Amino acid sequence: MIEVQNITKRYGHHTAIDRVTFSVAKGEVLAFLGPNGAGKTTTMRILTCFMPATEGTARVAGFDCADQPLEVKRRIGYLPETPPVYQEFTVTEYLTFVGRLRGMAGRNLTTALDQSIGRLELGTVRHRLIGNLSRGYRQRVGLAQALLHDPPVLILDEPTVGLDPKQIIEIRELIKSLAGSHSVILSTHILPEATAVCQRVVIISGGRIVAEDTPEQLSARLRQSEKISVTMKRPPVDADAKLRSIPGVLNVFSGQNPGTVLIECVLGQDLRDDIARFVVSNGWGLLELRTISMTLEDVFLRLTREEEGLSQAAGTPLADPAPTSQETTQP
Ligand SMILES: Nc1ncnc2c1ncn2[C@@H]1O[C@H](COP(=O)(O)OP(=O)(O)OP(=O)(O)O)[C@@H](O)[C@H]1O
Repeated sequence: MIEVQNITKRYGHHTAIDRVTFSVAKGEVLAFLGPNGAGKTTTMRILTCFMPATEGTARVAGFDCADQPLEVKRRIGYLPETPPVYQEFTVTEYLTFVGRLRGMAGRNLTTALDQSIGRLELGTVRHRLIGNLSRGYRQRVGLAQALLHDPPVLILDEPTVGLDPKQIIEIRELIKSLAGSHSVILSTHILPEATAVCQRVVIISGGRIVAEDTPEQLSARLRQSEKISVTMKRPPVDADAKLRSIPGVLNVFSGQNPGTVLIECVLGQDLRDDIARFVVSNGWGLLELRTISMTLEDVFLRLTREEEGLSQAAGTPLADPAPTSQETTQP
C-alpha cells in the first residue's frame, strides 16, 4: 500500500533523510521510530505530498507522490504533529469544512461526520469551539479530520504527544482498531508506543534506517543476544580489533569508562571462558567480566545515537550491528 524506495531529502547542504526504503502492507500498522531530528517528519511530508523528495520514489496505493499528488491525497488521512484545527470553529463546523474540502456533501458528509465524531467520542463537545477544548480533545479532532473520508492509508505524526496517560491509551486503542482495515504509519519517538501498537517497527536515525522488524523479533533477538562486558587494566589501543578476532565475537564496542568494552557474541555461544583467557594471556589485566542483558530500549538508544559516531549501513540487522566507538556497557 505504501512503497518508499531510496528517498533522499536535502535541505540545502543538509541531508535530512538518506536513501530511506520501506513499505507498508495493506492493513498493517508500522511504527516509524526515531529520536528528534531523525527525519520522521520529513518522510511523512514526502508521503503526504507536502514536498517532493530530492531523490527516490514514494508511492501510495500505486500512485506516485511526486507525479500524482491528488490521487495520493485522496487516499491518505494525515495527522501532523500539530493538529491542523481552527480554534474559531466548533468541532462540527470544522469537520464539515474539512469534509467539503475533501469533496463531500449532503448525506455522505453527514454520515461521515457522525461516524467520525462517534469513533473519536467527540459527541459531547461537537458544538464547542475547538479553541476551548483540551489538548486531548483537540488531538481527537485532528484524528477525526484524518479519518473523515475513510482513507485506506493513515499517517500519524506523534499522535500522542502532550496527552495524559488515559488519553494516550485511548488513542493507542483507536490506532490498534484501525489495523486490518487501514494501513497506518505511526511516527513516534516513544519506544513502548511502537511496541504496543504496531506490527512492525522501522527505526530511523540520522536520516537512515538502522533496523526494521516486528517488535517481537526485535525483542527476541535482544533476549537471545550474548553480550559480555569486560573491564581491563591495560588494554592496548587496538584491543577492540584484537578481541574481534576471537571466533564467535561479532562486534566490540568501546565503553565510556576507560578499559571497558562491550562484546557481542554469536547467539547461543558462551564465550566468557575464551575471552577471559584471551585477555589474561595477552597480559591486559582482567578486572571484570560479566554477561549483560540489553533491553530493546538499549539497542534503540545505540542505534539512534547518530551524533556519537553510528555508521550503520541501511537495513543492517540488529544481530549484526556495525561497531561504534561510543557504546556504553551499561544495560
Ligand atoms: N525546512 C527545513 N530546512 C532545513 N532543515 C530542516 C528542515 N526541516 C527539517 N530539517 C532538518 O532535517 C532533519 C530531520 O528533521 P525532521 O523534522 O524530519 O525530524 P523528526 O524525526 O521529525 O524530528 P522531530 O521529532 O523533532 O520532529 C533535522 O536535522 C532538521 O533540523
